[in-house]
Amino acid sequence: MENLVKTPDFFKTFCHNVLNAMSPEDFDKFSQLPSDRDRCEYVAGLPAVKNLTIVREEKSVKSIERALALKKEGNNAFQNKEWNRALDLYNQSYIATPCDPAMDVAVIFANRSAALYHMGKHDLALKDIAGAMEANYPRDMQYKLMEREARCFLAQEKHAEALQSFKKTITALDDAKIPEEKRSKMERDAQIMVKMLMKTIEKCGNQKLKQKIKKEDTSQMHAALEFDYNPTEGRFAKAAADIGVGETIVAELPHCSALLERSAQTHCHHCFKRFLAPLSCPTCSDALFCSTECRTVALKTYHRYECGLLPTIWRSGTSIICHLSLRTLAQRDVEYFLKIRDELEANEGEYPIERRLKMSNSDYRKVCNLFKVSAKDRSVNDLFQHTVMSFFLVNCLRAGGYFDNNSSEGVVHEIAGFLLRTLQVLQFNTHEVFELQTGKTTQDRKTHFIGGALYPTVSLFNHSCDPGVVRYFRGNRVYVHAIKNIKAGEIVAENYGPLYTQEDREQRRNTLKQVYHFDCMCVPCQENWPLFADMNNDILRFRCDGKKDCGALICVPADTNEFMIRCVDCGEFTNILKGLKAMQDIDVMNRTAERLHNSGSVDEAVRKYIEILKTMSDVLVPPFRDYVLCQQNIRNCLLQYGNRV
Ligand SMILES: C[S@@+](CC[C@H](N)C(=O)[O-])C[C@H]1O[C@@H](n2cnc3c(N)ncnc32)[C@H](O)[C@@H]1O
Repeated sequence: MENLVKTPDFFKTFCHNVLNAMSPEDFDKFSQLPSDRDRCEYVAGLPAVKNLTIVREEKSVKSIERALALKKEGNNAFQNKEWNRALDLYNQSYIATPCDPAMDVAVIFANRSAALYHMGKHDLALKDIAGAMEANYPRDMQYKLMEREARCFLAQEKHAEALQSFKKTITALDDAKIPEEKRSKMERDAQIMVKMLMKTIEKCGNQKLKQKIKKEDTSQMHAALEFDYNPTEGRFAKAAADIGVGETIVAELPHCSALLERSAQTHCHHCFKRFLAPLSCPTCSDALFCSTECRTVALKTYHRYECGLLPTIWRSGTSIICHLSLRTLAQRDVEYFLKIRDELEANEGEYPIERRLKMSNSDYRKVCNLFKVSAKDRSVNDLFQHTVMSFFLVNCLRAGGYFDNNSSEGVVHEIAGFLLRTLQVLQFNTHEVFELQTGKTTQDRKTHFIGGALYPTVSLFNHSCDPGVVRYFRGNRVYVHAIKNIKAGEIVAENYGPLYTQEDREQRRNTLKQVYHFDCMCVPCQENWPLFADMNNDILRFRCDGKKDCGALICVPADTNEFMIRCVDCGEFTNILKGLKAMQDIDVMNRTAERLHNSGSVDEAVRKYIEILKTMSDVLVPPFRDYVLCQQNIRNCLLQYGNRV
C-alpha cells in the first residue's frame, strides 16, 4: 500500500478500501463503542488499515547545484539592475540551499540584502544582513555588509545605529582582501560619515526608536460583548451595551491555523503574512517564514513533527480541517494531552464561560468543547470516516517522531482519540482565512483563500442571514467589526455563508441544515425578508414611537404627503418627517462616500458610511435598498483594512 500514499488524493481510495472491508457486524460493533479513543483503537486493529505506510519524504530536499545555478542567474539580474527578478531568483536559490554548509546560505542572504537595499526595503535588507552574519559570512567580505547595514540605518534615520555600523565597517576593512587604494578610500569615506553622524547625534540627540515589545493579548474583546445561552441556539454573542457601527468587536489569534499548499510559497507558514524575502525551514522547502520569530516558534513546536510530511498531507486530498486537526496536536507534546485527559473526562470539557474566556488561546481546553454534533446524532458512516482520518493523522504524527520509543500503543490510541474529537469540533468551527486582493476599482477586489484557522472566541458567534459584523484578516489574526448599530441586549451575529439579500429563505435554511445541522432562527428567516433584487425604496418602515411605547411596525409609501401616521396597534401618532427627510439627505451623503471610497480614502469613506447608517437606522427600520447598499459598502471598506499591514 506504500505506493497508494504516493498517488494524488489517496485518502479517498484508502478510506474506500477500509470501508469495503467492513461487514455489517463490524459496523454494528463500531457503532456501539462509547468513546473517541475506543473508536480509534478499533479502527487501528482492522486488517485493512495495516498497510498504510507513511514516511517522512526526502523529495523536497534541497540541492546545492540548483541553488548555485539560481544564484548565478540572480547575480546576472542584479548586474542588470533588475532588482525584482534578482530578488525572486535569490529567494528560489535560498530555498533550495542546504543549511549545511552554512556558508552558501550566508552568501545568498548577503546578495539578497543588496537587492532589497536597492528596492528600498531597508528593514528586510537589515534582517538578511543579520542572517548572513549569523551564518558566518566570510570575514574578508564583511566590510561590504557593514557598509550596507550603515546605509540602511541612514535611510531609516537611525543615526546611532548607522554610526555603529560605519565604525564596524572601518574595523572590518582590516580583513578585506582588496587593493590598498580601494581600502583606504573606503576607510576615509566611512570616517567622514562617522564624524558627520557624531555631529548630527550631538545636535538632535539619539533618535533611536524605543523598541516597544508588544505583548499582544491573544484575544481582545469589545467591553460591551458578552455571551449568553439558550437551549435551542446554544451559546451566542450579544451586546451588553450599545455597540456602534464600525467598532472592533473581537481581534484574536487562532488556536491553530494551517496554510493551503497553494499559498505555501507566498505566505508565512506560521502567521500567514505575505512575504517578500522568506526564511526557510533548514531541512525542507515546504515551510517558508516571514521572520526568525515565526520560524523559531514553528521549528520548536509543530514543524519538527510535520517536516517532510507536508507533501503527504497536501497530496492526500483531505480538507484543510484534516491538517488543522494534526496541527492542533502537533503544536503541543504528548505529555500535555495526557495531562489534561483526566480533567476533560471528568468535566466533559465544560468550563464556565468567564473561566474559558480567560484561558490562553493556545490552551486546548478552550477549544475542545466548541460546538459539535454528538456521536449519537451523527451517521455511523460519517463517524467511521472521521475515525479513519484520525488513524491516518496519528500515523503522520508517528512518522514525524511525535511519539518516543517508549510510548505504548495505548498512548497512540489516546492521541488518535484527541485527533478525532478535534476533527469533529473543526467541522463546525473552522474559519477560512482570506486575503483581499486589490485592483484598480472596487469591482476588481477579490477574496483569495489562503488557509484555515480555529478561533476560540469568534467560534462562539451564532449565525444570522443579516449579520451584524464583518470579518477580515491580517495574516491569520482575525478582526471582527460591527456593520450595524447593535443595541444592548441584541445578538451579535456573524454569517456562515447564506445572506438573505442573495438567497431565498428555503435555500438558506437548507444549506444551514445540511452543513451546520440547525434550523436558522434569525430575524430575516422568521420574518422572511425580501431578496435584494426585489427590494426598492418605495415602502418605508418606521417603529411606532407613540407614548404607549408599543414599538409596532408602520409601513408608509415613500411618496406620502402625510407625516403624522396613526399606529393601528395602539392608536398613537408617530411623526415620520425626520425619516422622509433622512432619505433625501442619504442620497447626497452616499455619493460623497462612494467618491471617497473610489479615490482610496477608505477611512474617510468608512466614517461617512457610518454616519449614513446611523442616520438611517435612527429613523427607519431595515431592510430597504439604500440601507443594504450602504452596509455592503461599509463591509467592502472594512475588508480593505485587512490589507493595511
Ligand atoms: C459555530 S457554532 C456557534 C456557537 C454555538 N451556539 C455554541 O454553543 O457553541 C454553530 C452552531 O450554533 C448554533 N447556531 C448558530 N446560529 C444559529 C441560528 N441562527 N439559529 C439556531 N442555531 C444556531 C447551531 O447549533 C450551529 O451548528
